[in-house]
Amino acid sequence: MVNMHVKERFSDRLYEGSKDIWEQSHRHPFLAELKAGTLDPERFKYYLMQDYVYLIDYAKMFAFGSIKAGDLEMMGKFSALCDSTLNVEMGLHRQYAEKFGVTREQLESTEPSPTTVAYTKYLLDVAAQGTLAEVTAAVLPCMWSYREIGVLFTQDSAAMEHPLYGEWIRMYGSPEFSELTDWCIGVMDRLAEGLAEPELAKLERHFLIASKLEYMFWDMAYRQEEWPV
Ligand SMILES: Cc1ncc(CO)c(N)n1
Repeated sequence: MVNMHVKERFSDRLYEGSKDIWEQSHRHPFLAELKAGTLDPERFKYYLMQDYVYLIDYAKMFAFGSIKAGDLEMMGKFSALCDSTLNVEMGLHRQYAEKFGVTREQLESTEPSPTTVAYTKYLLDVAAQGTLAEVTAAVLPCMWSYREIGVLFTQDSAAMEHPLYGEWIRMYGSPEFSELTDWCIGVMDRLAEGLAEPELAKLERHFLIASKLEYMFWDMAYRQEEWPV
């Protein structure tokens, strides 16, 4: 009986624990309409601008990963993730912004919404106080859930070829993005090896909270959330 659990990867446990939340994200009107190509571009523009400032802090999470890495290989990988966030992922946001007539200055000075603040400051708090395993657990839902969305949506050729949203879908559905995600999942499994249950439960909590914040981020964008006062 005891051995039954030995083979289970920690990442499987994380996935199982957050699957329902991820599925609710997939069904959320923001993503359902994005996939169908019917999403109001104004909602997407709002999302892009919030996501841009989100990604600045998200890139810092990888920089923290680099600082906390135990060896040079891991340090290099985290710094590559930081670089690809700043220069590949945010590069696409800059391209989209141009299409919407939003300048780089406007993009960078986007005022973070309440949900964006909650999400990014949660992440940075984990980075400031937590271990490398905690940093990895907190950023993993971001990459992994986007990979899942990207792969799912690229199976729909109309979605993938959509004039406005196709490029976004193709980036998150790309083999390059998938490879980075798999690397992160592998790191999570390695870092979780040998940890005691309370420590694993803490990692699972970060993963779950980040998954909920991912859902909230889609919802925030759909509502084009503003500060109430
Ligand atoms: C909110 C959010 N989570 C994850 C990703 C994927 O990197 C992103 N661009 N934005």
